[in-house]
Amino acid sequence: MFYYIWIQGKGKAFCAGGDVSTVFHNVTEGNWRFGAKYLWNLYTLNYIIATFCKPQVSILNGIVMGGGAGASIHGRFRVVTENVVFAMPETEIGLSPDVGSSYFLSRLPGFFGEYVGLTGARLDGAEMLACGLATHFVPFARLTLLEEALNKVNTADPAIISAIIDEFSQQPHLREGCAYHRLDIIDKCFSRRTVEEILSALEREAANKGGAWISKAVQSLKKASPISLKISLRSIREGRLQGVGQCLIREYRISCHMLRKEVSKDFFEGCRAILLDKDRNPKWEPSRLELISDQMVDRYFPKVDDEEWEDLALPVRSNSPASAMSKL
Ligand SMILES: CC(C)(COP(=O)(O)OP(=O)(O)OC[C@H]1O[C@@H](n2cnc3c(N)ncnc32)[C@H](O)[C@@H]1OP(=O)(O)O)[C@@H](O)C(=O)NCCC(=O)NCCSC(=O)/C=C/c1ccc(O)cc1
Repeated sequence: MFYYIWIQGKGKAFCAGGDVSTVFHNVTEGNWRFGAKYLWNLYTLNYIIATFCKPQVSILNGIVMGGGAGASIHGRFRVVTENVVFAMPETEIGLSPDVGSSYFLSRLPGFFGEYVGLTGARLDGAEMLACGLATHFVPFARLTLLEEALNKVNTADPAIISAIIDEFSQQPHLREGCAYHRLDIIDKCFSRRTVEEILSALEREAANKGGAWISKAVQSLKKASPISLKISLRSIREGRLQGVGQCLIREYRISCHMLRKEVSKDFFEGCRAILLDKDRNPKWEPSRLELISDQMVDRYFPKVDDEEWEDLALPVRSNSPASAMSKL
C-alpha cells in the first residue's frame, strides 16, 4: 500500500484540458446534460484531490492546461520540470477558468491570478515556482531517482516528502522579460474593477514602452470571448473570499449556464474555431465588452432553473487533517 499519491502524465501532454470536442458534439446534438454530468464528476474529483488526506505529488512535465491543472495543482506537492507549459486557456474558447482555479488563481501573489486566468498566458516552470503554482522544480532527468527515493520511504508525512523532493530540486532561472518580473505592472492593471479598465490600463503600459508580455496580454484579451472575460474576472474575484468547495460550486453553475447557451453560445464558437475547424477566428456574440451589461453577467451565477438539474453536491470531508486542506 502507498501512503502518498504520485500523479504523472504519459506523452507530451499531462492533460490539455477535458475532451472538449466530444462535449461539443454531444451538446450540439441537444444533449447539454452530457457535458454537465462530465463536469459534475470532474469537479467532484478536483474537490477530492484538494481535500485528500494522503499527500499527492503531481509531476508537471509537459502541456498542462485546464483539466490537467485541476488534476495536479490541488495536490500538496507540484513538481515542475523544464518541459512544463502551463495555462488556463478557457477564455480563448469561450469558457471560464474552472476545475477549482478560481480558488488557486485567486491565491497567487497580488493580481497575478487575474492575469493568468484572463489572458491564458503560458507559464514555464520557473514562473510557476515563483508565483506558487509549483512547490518544486526538479530537472526531468532526475524524476526517476526522485520516484525511487519516495517509494523507498513510502510515507504520508508531508515534511519527509518535502525534504526528499528538496534533495532533487533546483532553483531555476526566471526568464528575462517574463511577466512575473513586473508584478508591479500586473497589480496596477489587473486590480482594476472591470475588464474594460484592465484593458485600457494595459494599453497605456504598452504605449509606455512596456515589455513584449504586455502587448501579448493585450492581444490575448482582445482575442478572447468578451463575455467569458467578464464572467471569469467576477468568478476569480469571488473566489478570493471562498473555500475550494464553494469555488467549484460557483464554477459548476457557470459552466452549466454556458452549456445551455442561455446568454451566449461562445463556448461552442470557441471550440469550433480553436479545436475543430481551427480557423482561429471565432465570431463572438456579444462581440464587444461594451455590449455586455452587468445583468447579462449576473445570469451565469445563480443555480440553473431546470427541474432535472442538480447543483454540485460535494462529499463531506470532515476526517481530513488540517494539512490536507487549502494547499495554496
Ligand atoms: C497546446 C495544445 C494542447 C497542443 O498544441 P500542439 O502540440 O500544436 O498540438 P495540436 O494543437 O495540433 O493538438 C493535437 C490534437 O489534440 C487536439 N486537442 C488539443 N486540445 C484538446 C482538447 N482540450 N480537447 C480535445 N482535443 C484537443 C487538437 O484538436 C489536435 O487534434 P487533431 O488535429 O485531430 O490531432 C493545443 O492543442 C491547445 O492549445 N489546445 C487547447 C487547450 C485547451 O484550450 N484546452 C481546453 C481547456 S478548457 C477544458 O478543458 C474544458 C473542458 C470541458 C469539459 C466538459 C464540459 O462540459 C465543458 C468543458
